[in-house]
Amino acid sequence: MEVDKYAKELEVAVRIVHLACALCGRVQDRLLTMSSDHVMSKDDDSPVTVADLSVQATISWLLSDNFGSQNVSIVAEEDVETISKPDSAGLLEAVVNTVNESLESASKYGLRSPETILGSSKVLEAIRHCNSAGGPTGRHWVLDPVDGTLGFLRGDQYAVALALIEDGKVVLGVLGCPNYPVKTEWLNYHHQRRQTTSQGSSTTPDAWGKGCVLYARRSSGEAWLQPLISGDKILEWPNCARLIRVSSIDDPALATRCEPVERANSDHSFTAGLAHSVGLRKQPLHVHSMAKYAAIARGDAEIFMKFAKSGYKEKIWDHAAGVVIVEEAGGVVTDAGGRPLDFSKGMYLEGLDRGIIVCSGVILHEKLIEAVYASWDSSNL
Ligand SMILES: Nc1ncnc2c1ncn2[C@@H]1O[C@H](COP(=O)(O)O)[C@@H](OP(=O)(O)O)[C@H]1O
Ligand SMILES: [Mg+2]
Repeated sequence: MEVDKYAKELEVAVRIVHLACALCGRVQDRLLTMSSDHVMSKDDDSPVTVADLSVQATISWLLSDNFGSQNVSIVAEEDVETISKPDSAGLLEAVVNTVNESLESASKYGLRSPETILGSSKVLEAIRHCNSAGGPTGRHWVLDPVDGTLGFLRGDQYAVALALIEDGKVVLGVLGCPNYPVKTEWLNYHHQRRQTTSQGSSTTPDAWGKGCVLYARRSSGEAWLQPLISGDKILEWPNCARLIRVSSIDDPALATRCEPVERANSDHSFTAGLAHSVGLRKQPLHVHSMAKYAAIARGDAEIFMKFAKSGYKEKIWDHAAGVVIVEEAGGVVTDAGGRPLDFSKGMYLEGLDRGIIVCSGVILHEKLIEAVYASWDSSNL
């Protein structure tokens, strides 16, 4: 790959994700400190917040501003219908205010603000612009504005995930993890952290202390981490970044695995069986969102497995950014049949074989794939 290929796209995407992390942090603080009615249920009953819609609108506006609206195709999680219903006027107003408040601070991130405040029709247009179906050809941005919305609502882990796909391949990924904690074990679902940490330390986002943005460009062999910027600091590109690398642990007895908090999202008893059969001994970390990919890329854990119920179709925005970052940090990501994930088929990971296995290295990965083959027929999946 040419050295400079995607350099501008990567820089803009990193700046945008920093801004989006700050937006989410402000909304999460408000949600946790005030009772707010600005959480709605989508048609599938999953929650959507001011942050999900505001991040999608803001990122859509900023990508169009940087690359030209007609050149920007975005495949993203939120649907404009959610906010166009008669009973969502309050949510729309909150989103419009949040988008404008964030875009006002764009220069801090080296980005441009709009010349005038965006009205509700412009905000709706920006959300609607993210309705691309993706596919095997051309460039498509892939966005999960708030991945792990349940974690977000609980004051726990969540992620802002932005990736670029070109001709079906993920060419760059940026993952913002605003609550990535100081101590790896704090990644565990925070109700447990509250019980295990002494002094009854605060569980507000400020107490996590180590929010970060991770990013990587395909075939560079490098993945990078930047701490979130705080106070009046201005985002410097790229000189506040440090290289990250996956863990070198390949002994299962020393390896740590992550899995979703929500049992409905992955079969915990099946993954516990796999873990036992390959000799994993440590307690798993239950982590909301793509912060699990971040944990593997940073070397804080070695394994992430996700086995959803049969019939559930994984979406590309839940994996694209995480996959390229883990791979460039030296890790391995495949489905349970050992094949790479296919991002060329539109919004779903079509053809995914059973589940997803993310490892820091090939030794652990091979053992897990063998274990899947040995135990699949007796699983309930
Ligand atoms: N029944 C299900 N099985 C598997 N994954 C599911 C699911 N329902 C929702 N998800 C996905 O799991 C993501 C959360 O991942 P995790 O459980 O690892 O935190 C959700 O992302 P959103 O929170 O962005 O909707 C959603 O896309
Ligand atoms: Mg998601």
